[in-house]
Amino acid sequence: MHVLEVNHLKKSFGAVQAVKDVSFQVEQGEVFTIIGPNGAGKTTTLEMIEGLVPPNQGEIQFGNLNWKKNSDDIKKIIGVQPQLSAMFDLLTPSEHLQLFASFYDKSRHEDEILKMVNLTEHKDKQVRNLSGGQRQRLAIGMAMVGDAEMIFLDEPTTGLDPQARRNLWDIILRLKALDKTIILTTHYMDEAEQLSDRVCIVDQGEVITIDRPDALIKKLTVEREVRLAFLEHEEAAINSEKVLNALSVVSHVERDLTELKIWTEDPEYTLLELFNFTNKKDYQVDQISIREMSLEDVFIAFTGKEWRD
Ligand SMILES: Nc1ncnc2c1ncn2[C@@H]1O[C@H](COP(=O)(O)OP(=O)(O)OP(=O)(O)O)[C@@H](O)[C@H]1O
Repeated sequence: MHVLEVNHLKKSFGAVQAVKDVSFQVEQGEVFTIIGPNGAGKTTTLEMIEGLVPPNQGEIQFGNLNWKKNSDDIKKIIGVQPQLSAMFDLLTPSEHLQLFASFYDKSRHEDEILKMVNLTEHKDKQVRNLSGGQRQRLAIGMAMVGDAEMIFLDEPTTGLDPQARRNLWDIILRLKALDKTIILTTHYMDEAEQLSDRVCIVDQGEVITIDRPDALIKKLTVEREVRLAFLEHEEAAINSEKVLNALSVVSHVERDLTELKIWTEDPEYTLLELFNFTNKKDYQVDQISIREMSLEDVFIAFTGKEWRD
């Protein structure tokens, strides 16, 4: 069932067309990630859906509810991670959660949220004394106070160190385990790949493609690049190249002295055949790697542009 459907959203700020045409549907319980480079229109899209910025055109439906007729009902089912600037430096995480809880008829218990976002031991520190990662965790906690079914997180890990990012990923996965629907924006490809059920790649205000990360990568190519190097001098590589070229699954092979790059539809079969041969000949393979395709490759394939964070 679609819990959110947006159709042909458009938004301009003066001459800047921040969002030109964005449509997608989100299913109950999924992590749906909007990913794109800086200025792609992610935040503007999210803010239109959250009811903070009015679209110039397009429709936003939360099931049967829409902002024009049902704004009070929508506010009860969505949780929005506040901007860090909306926090009070002199208040503690506990006080922030209590303040936010007072806005709702029904709220989750403060202790439960603190535990979920790993802030129990910091609950009485003033926000100005928290690290960047701890503040982001508090922001996610604040989005959870009303026990919303759908949680919006706008670039929750931007600017955090790798460990703090991973902590946030764990929290997002815990929310998913509670069957919450999570709509996330990021410009980190690895994050989108790790967390998302589906990703929506946007660039210059338009949707480029939407699918599961693995499906997008698979669509890109059926071939994988395998690299290996031999310990011996060139003979091992030259003879192996001949064997590899005779395999139907191998489309081509490049050799640079003792190193081979192999493009194959079936890396496992290719390596089995190769190792049969190298064993017989007693050639020593030194290094081997199979290059993983990533969402970054998907972005480059769809836009023809390099990905930059
Ligand atoms: N209030 C505003 N007034 C004028 N221009 C704006 C406003 N908000 C956004 N823009 C412009 O709209 C475009 C899209 O911005 P948006 O913040 O939605 O992108 P984004 O994908 O979230 O980028 P980032 O990853 O840098 O946050 C940008 O060119 C931005 O400068």
